[in-house]
Amino acid sequence: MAAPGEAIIRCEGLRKTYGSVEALKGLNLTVYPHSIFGLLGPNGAGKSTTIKLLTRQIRPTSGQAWVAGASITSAKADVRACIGYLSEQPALYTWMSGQEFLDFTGELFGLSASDRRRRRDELLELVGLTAAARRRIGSYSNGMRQRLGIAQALVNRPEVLFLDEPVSALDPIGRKEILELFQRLKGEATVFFSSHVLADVDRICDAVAVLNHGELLVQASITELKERYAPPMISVELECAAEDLQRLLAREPWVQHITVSGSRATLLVRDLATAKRALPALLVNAGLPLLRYEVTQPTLEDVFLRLVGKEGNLSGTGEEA
Ligand SMILES: Nc1ncnc2c1ncn2[C@@H]1O[C@H](COP(=O)(O)OP(=O)(O)OP(=O)(O)O)[C@@H](O)[C@H]1O
Repeated sequence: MAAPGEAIIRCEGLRKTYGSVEALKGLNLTVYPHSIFGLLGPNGAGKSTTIKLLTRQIRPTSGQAWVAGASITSAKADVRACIGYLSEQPALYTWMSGQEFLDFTGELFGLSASDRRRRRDELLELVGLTAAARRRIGSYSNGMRQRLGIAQALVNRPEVLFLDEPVSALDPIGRKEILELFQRLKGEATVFFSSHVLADVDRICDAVAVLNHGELLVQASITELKERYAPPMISVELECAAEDLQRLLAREPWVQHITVSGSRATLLVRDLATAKRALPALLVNAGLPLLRYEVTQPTLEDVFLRLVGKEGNLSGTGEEA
């Protein structure tokens, strides 16, 4: 159990090679208790490898990590007793009912019959499956299966819940349900999940790490990430060509970059407050007629495109996932 203020997950130089493939190249990571942590990166970045290492399914080639105070390579303290895990493609016994499946999982964790019943009913309620508890899993929708998968990962009251791509295969309603569930879990457990769906991560994560080609590009809170990598932009549309505006703004210290296309200009600004005051005055003084003015806040997708470049196949909305 992590002491207050201490990391619940810490990785130091964690490395994994599969033959000649270096899947993880010395990862350093810190996750604090009761946070929702998103592990992001394009295909092949090393996300599943990280989760498999932290859940002791595979062993590191070198380096070390601790989860809830236990080393992932320790022979004495097995971290699996205090974590929950849901794989990318969870294998559920489709002939069982949801209730039977949770009962079975409880038995694997050594719970007594009465504890199993209590925990099973609590979890069915938590994930919104009470009404479908006696139905065969084979008749569940993808969203229901995913919620049952999360319930089975919570049977042992884990301190950390690891989920590999838990929302990627779901439609917007299914994703919303799962994300709301993560928020409800925050009081009980740390949620560590990997995802390609940037809009979802943006909405619920406290902090994120971005991997690319097995390397950590950045670890930060969502706010820090946006401030650091995606400064706000101002888009303007004039009644005339925007080239004059480009010339006028070239000397302004609050302008970081300006792109012009016909009558439109997009400004990347260093200081939004100054820009908001100075730009309208500058347009008026120069007699440039304004049609449209908009301040755009960066999305997590903007940050990604900047960090991993266009070769990464991360998505902004997840609608296409
Ligand atoms: N068992 C394995 N044997 C050989 N190479 C592997 C194995 N597992 C993963 N890799 C390779 O390690 C790298 C990282 O894979 P990993 O599955 O961790 O990435 P990922 O970020 O989870 O990708 P995805 O989003 O596609 O699931 C990839 O190049 C992958 O091909």
